[in-house]
Amino acid sequence: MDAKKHQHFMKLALMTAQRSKDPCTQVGCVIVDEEDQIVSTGYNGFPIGVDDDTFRWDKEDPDDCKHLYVVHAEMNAITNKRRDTLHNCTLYVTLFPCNECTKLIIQSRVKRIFYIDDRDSISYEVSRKMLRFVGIPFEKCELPERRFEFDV
Ligand SMILES: O=c1ccn([C@H]2C[C@H](O)[C@@H](COP(=O)(O)O)O2)c(=O)[nH]1
Ligand SMILES: [Zn+2]
Repeated sequence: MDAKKHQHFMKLALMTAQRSKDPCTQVGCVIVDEEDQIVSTGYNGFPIGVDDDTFRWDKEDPDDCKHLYVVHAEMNAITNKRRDTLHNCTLYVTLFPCNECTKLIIQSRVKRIFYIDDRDSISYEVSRKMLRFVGIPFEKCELPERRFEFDV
């Protein structure tokens, strides 16, 4: 029963990811409270007013690439939250949180994390290390069907 619920919120995270303009990796995040109410959503995008014509999504030039400008999906979801605290909330994200997002997630008092994709770099290793240390469980969400098509 719970597996179905987690899949439902993860599908919403996948749908949210489709709003991202990142040509390489679209990430979506949905945060849900103890009563299964959605309290926030977010996707990776440039900050408000930082337009895509001036700031580019490519990553060829390390001194002027998207990574310097983009707000991560989790950061947007945490910033956009519709209540004072995320204490005891569950965070669904399509890509495992990087170390910067993980620090923010821990500070927000999120209770647990579900994700789909993962990466091997040091940033993600550090995330896992911090989450294990503070006791925030994280679990891969298995989706029986990864192909979803929505008009967003
Ligand atoms: O925790 C995370 C980590 C990454 N993202 C976003 C940031 C970027 O827009 C992409 C990653 O781009 P790559 O070209 O695949 O490195 O994912 C995020 O939202 N949350
Ligand atoms: Zn991040």
